This record gives sequence, C-alpha cells and structure tokens, in this order.
Amino acid sequence: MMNGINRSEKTIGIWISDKKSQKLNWNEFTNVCASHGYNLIKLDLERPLEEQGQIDIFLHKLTDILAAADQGDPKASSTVARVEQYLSNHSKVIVIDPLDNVRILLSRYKYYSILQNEPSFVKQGIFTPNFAEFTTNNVEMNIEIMAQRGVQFPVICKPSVAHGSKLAHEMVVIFNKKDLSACKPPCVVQNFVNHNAVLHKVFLVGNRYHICERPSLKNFYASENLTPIFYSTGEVCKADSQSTLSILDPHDVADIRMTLNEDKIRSIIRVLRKEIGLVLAGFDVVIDNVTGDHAVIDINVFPSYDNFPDFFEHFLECIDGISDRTTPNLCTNDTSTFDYLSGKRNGYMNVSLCRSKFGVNGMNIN
Ligand SMILES: O=P(O)(O)O[C@@H]1[C@@H](OP(=O)(O)O)[C@H](OP(=O)(O)O)[C@H](O)[C@H](OP(=O)(O)O)[C@H]1OP(=O)(O)O
Ligand SMILES: Nc1ncnc2c1ncn2[C@@H]1O[C@H](COP(=O)(O)OP(=O)(O)O)[C@@H](O)[C@H]1O
Ligand SMILES: [Mg+2]
Ligand SMILES: [Mg+2]
Repeated sequence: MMNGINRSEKTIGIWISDKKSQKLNWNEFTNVCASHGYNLIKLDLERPLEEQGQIDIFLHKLTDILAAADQGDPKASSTVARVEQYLSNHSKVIVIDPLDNVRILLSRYKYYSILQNEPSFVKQGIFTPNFAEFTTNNVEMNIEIMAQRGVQFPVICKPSVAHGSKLAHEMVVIFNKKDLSACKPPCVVQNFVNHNAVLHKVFLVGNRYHICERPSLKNFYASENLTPIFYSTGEVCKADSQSTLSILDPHDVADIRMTLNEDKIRSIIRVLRKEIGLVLAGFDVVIDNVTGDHAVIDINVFPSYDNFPDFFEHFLECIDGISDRTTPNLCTNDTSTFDYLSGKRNGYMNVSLCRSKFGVNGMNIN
C-alpha cells in the first residue's frame, strides 16, 4: 500500500487507533482507493504531517486523542494542536470528519441534549430517554437532578465521555437510589427502556445506511432489592455476544415482535446530518416494548461498519461525491456544520437516503 508504484494522483491520509487498525482490511481498502484514483497512506502523528506527502483527504478517528486532550493530557493536546495547525495551513484538505463536528459526539450529555431538543421527534414516536449528568458524588444532589429531569429507576449509568478508552463502555444498571453511589462521575444516568433485548445498530456512510440487529439487555424494573448490574457493552452487544443479561425472564418472553420502523430511522438520520453532519457515523436504537416508540440511545463516530456491504466502495463513492461537488474552501475543518452531499453549510437539503444493498429489507429508498 505505501510502497507500491503510485499511479494515483490523489492521496487519502488515514489515522486510526491500533485497535481499529487491526480490524481494518487494509488490502481491500487500498485496492478500492486505487480503483477510485487514490493512494492510501497511514499517517504517523508523531512526525510532522508536512513531511508525509500531499494529503487530499484526511480520514481519521481521533476520538481517543481528542478525549484525552479534553481531559488535559499534554501529549494528546499537542497532537491535536499540530493536526489542527496543519489543516488550517492546508485549507484544501477534505477532513472526514471535521474535528469540531466529531467533538460533539465525545460527550453523551451534548448529543443527548441535541436529540432531546429535536422538535420533530415527539410526533413521530422517536425519543431519547430522559437523562441527567452527574458531575459530583453528592447523592442527594444527584437525586434532585434526576427528579428535575424526569429520570426514574431503573437507570443506566454511562460515562459522560462516549468514545476513546474502554472506560467509555463501562455501564451499570441501577434499580434504586440507595445504589446511586455506584455511579462514577462525570457520568450520565438515563431512563432504562425495556426493549426485549434487541438492539438495532444503524451505520451511516454519507447518505447510505445499513441496519443490523444485535443482542442487548433484557427487560428490567425498579426494585429496592436488586443490586447494580455492571457490564461493558462489548460483553453484551457484539454480534457474537452471548450474555445471560440478554436472556429474557420467563414472564417477559416477547409474544409480539417489535418491528423497526424505517421511516423513523430515516428521520433520525436526517436530524443527525443536520445537527452533527458527519460522513462516518452510527447510532443505536431500541424499541420501547410497550409503546413501540424508537429510542436513540447512542451515537458513534466512525464505528465498526460491521457487516456493512461494500463499505469501502460506498465510502469512496461518497469521497468522489464530495470532491466533485465541493469547492476546496467549503470542506475545510471549519467549525460550522457542513452537509457534504448538499454542498451547503449549516444547511440541509433533502437528499435521498439509500440503504446499503443488503439492508433490512434490501430496498433502495429515495
Ligand atoms: O470495537 P468495534 O470494532 O466493534 O467497534 C466499536 C463500536 O462497536 P460496534 O461493533 O460498531 O457496535 C462501538 O460502538 P458502540 O459505542 O459500542 O455502540 C464504538 O463505535 C467503538 O468506538 P469507541 O471505542 O467508542 O471509540 C468502536 O471501536 P473502534 O472503532 O474504536 O475500534
Ligand atoms: N436507555 C437504555 N435503555 C435500555 N438499554 C440501554 C440504554 N442505553 C444503553 N442500553 C444498552 O447498553 C448498551 C450500551 O449503551 P450505549 O449507550 O450504546 O453505549 P456504548 O457507547 O458503549 O455502545 C446498548 O447497546 C444497550 O444494549
Ligand atoms: Mg452503543
Ligand atoms: Mg457508543
């Protein structure tokens, strides 16, 4: 990839974590890039980017480093500063995705607030469960905050920082206020939505999306007797997870299967593109097993694209679309939200949303 004869006239410079890099099919990605006229190079953030050749597309998942910089890590802060300086000096570079847009998704409280303030959701049966942020260990204060924000037991307690370290995925289900000391601020507590242990993951590449089902948590109810349940997302919600936490209790066996409503998913996608504006993102939805309403419980930067058919091809098609439609200065890492496909800044054009080839029902939807 990095030392072949380079006949491509453009370059995609990529930086992702070692963990993510180990899962990426570099040969396939390199070949698809080449077929679209791009050379793919792995960037080394320890060296000046200026010394690593011309970069036309800066593709990254810097969430770990951004999160560490936000928490005061000096090495991470200097890395972020160097990257931002480079991008500022090279305004023609297309950033996938702009750092300030990515930063929105570092904070669960921030993106839950965006979702909760979306006026179009309520009438469509879409919601984000009531949540509150704890910044101290003061249980009395936290109980008051929960009451003010309509947060009721059982709750899920999640780290406020949504990405980066493994800690970001350490969760706890809490059933009563005497166990609120199990929370480790800064964290958010969120109403638990009973959803019969079925999670729907939506992966987005530009205006394409793919939906897959994953195991999730069984139904829980408030109780003075149940103790907190600690788990990490990876134990319960990967395609091959087989956690006892996913086994429905006998009284909860789902007689009616709740079906995902595709129109709701598309509405959520439109709002995410308008408010957050990322090319590479994903989100998680669970369906309330009483109302059928769809709860958006998580939004992710550059997720795994697990089982996303022809991900690299669709990604390069998206890159081609951006390069063709966007004059260089519209695609810098400017802080405003930029909709790549409409070519509009802070705007949002009704673009067709197409599911990937093998979506839930396999249809292209315009
Ligand atoms: O671990 P992977 O490869 O399954 O992907 C993780 C995602 O799992 P998924 O399989 O998409 O449900 C995972 O999705 P969830 O947050 O678990 O819904 C995250 O996107 C995670 O990134 P980070 O650790 O939060 O920075 C993703 O990790 P990286 O993209 O950092 O590898
Ligand atoms: N409000 C909720 N109600 C019910 N289950 C939830 C809720 N929030 C999260 N979960 C469960 O916990 C898992 C992890 O939560 P999530 O917010 O997606 O964190 P992560 O970023 O680690 O994926 C979800 O996949 C789902 O199974
Ligand atoms: Mg998730
Ligand atoms: Mg997540």
